[in-house]
Amino acid sequence: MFDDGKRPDVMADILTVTGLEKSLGKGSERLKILSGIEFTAKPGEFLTIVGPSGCGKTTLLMSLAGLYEPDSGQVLFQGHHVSGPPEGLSVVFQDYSRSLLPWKRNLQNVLFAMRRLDMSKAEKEALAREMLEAVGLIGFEDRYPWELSGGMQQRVAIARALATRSKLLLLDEPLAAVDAQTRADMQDLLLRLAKQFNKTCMLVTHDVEEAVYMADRIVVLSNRPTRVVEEIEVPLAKPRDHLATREDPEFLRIRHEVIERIRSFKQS
Ligand SMILES: Nc1ncnc2c1ncn2[C@@H]1O[C@H](COP(=O)(O)OP(=O)(O)OP(=O)(O)O)[C@@H](O)[C@H]1O
Repeated sequence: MFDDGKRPDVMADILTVTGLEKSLGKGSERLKILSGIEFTAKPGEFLTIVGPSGCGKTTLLMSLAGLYEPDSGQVLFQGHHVSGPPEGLSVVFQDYSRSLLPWKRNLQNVLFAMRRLDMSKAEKEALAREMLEAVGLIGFEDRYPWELSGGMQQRVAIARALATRSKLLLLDEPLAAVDAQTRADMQDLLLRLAKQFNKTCMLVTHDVEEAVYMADRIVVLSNRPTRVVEEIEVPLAKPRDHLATREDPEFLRIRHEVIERIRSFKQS
């Protein structure tokens, strides 16, 4: 029993989205993008978001991050109404070359994102180095982002998101611009880091295989104006493995189901 007689809310949702509507553009160009989006995320869950091209995946992520104000509906993050970028939530974008500050060395890029944390300078630096180590970039702290490969730059961006101690990471196609082998390695890195640091993640991707490989649950969106049409649990064992997982009949079944669902929208 607890003092207030309530059960501990250990599995309370970290994110609750209800009736989210958003239009973009002006006058006759105005388009309805989000149409009554509803879903939740539990702490530590890895969600992937898929849908037809241009359906509104980025618009959804921007709305969750408090970068777009919804026309109606609401986003609750850790029980609080989101009305601007909340603390405890980080976004990793596809375009790492624009998200890192080119005039700052990698360590300084991470520290810059941590500037509002209530920690001493020495503590911040220790945490920044720990996160660069977690993404395999120890030895590159004093290099500039442009001295690194694309995959390495994206790892700096991930280290930065981790170092802010955010509970929720919104990942907007973060691996779309890296080569196939790097992409597979980074998928495993992201899964490992999410578990190690107990992060809740929402990853937008165009790649259905990636969506299945990474997810605990896949959120499938419809054509624009988009809504959630299906949520598919992915009960595949973790840690996942690029050979074994992708050959698992359950993986193939889910992949098939997602592709069919998205294809049905292209034809409608
Ligand atoms: N600022 C804006 N003003 C007007 N329309 C916009 C704006 N931003 C996006 N759109 C339109 O909204 C729709 C959804 O865009 P969004 O980028 O959210 O989709 P997406 O699913 O992420 O796209 P993609 O599959 O290409 O990554 C698109 O038709 C896009 O042209």
